Amino acid sequence: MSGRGDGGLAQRLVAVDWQEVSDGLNYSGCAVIPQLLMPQDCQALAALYAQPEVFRSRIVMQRHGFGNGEYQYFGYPLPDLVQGLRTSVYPHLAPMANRWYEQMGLQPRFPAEHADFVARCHAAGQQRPTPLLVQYEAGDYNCLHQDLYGEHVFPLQMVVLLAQPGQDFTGGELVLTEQRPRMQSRVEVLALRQGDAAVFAVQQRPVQGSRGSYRVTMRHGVSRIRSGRRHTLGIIFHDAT
Ligand SMILES: O=C(O)CCC(=O)C(=O)O
Ligand SMILES: [Fe+2]
Repeated sequence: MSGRGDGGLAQRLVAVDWQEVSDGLNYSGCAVIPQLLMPQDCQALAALYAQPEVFRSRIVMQRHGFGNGEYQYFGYPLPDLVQGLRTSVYPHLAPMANRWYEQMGLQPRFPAEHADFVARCHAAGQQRPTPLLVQYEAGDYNCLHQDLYGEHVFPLQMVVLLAQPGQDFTGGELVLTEQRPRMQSRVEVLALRQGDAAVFAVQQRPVQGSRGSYRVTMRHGVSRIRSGRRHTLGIIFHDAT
């Protein structure tokens, strides 16, 4: 993971079809980037979970009613690959975020580079890093939620599945719900493979209706892990208070 720098990642990012990601986000509020990380990167990242010095805090989900399982927030400086992913994916998502905000009539506009957006978060007191590693064991789950950590919100986030479904764990699907005004909710289940990244709306997204656009509210969670152990990397682009 570290020896190679992020050369491999840079190459894989060039191969991503960002138009397809944008189309998926506009159509359903989520998109999958297949095989963003190699299996060895996934394993190396999952192995970091056992190194507490890499993290700033550990959350046991059942203590907060968030579900069952645990996660740790990385501390600054982030591991190379996590920092690399956060800064190199952001510039592709910022134009999509800006289009959404324009359609929703919301004010903030997102700068082209992640460093400038993070500087905005830090100036507002959101200074703690939010990228995280999640670890679930059999029986664990993650309740539907939104990852909001203060006034500044980047409206898209990413999850990378580090474990191999069927091999390392069964069950444990990433689930997204979309709450539409005066309508019943819609769900999307993302069957990720190891190394796949899911990009999805943090909180709200615009939907084009016959009479202009309206906002829907999104939440995400993880269904119960039936067996084994599941690790994911979460990349949230805003920092926390
Ligand atoms: O484990 C997952 O698939 C989702 C974790 C999560 O909620 C997040 O990264 O924000
Ligand atoms: Fe989350």
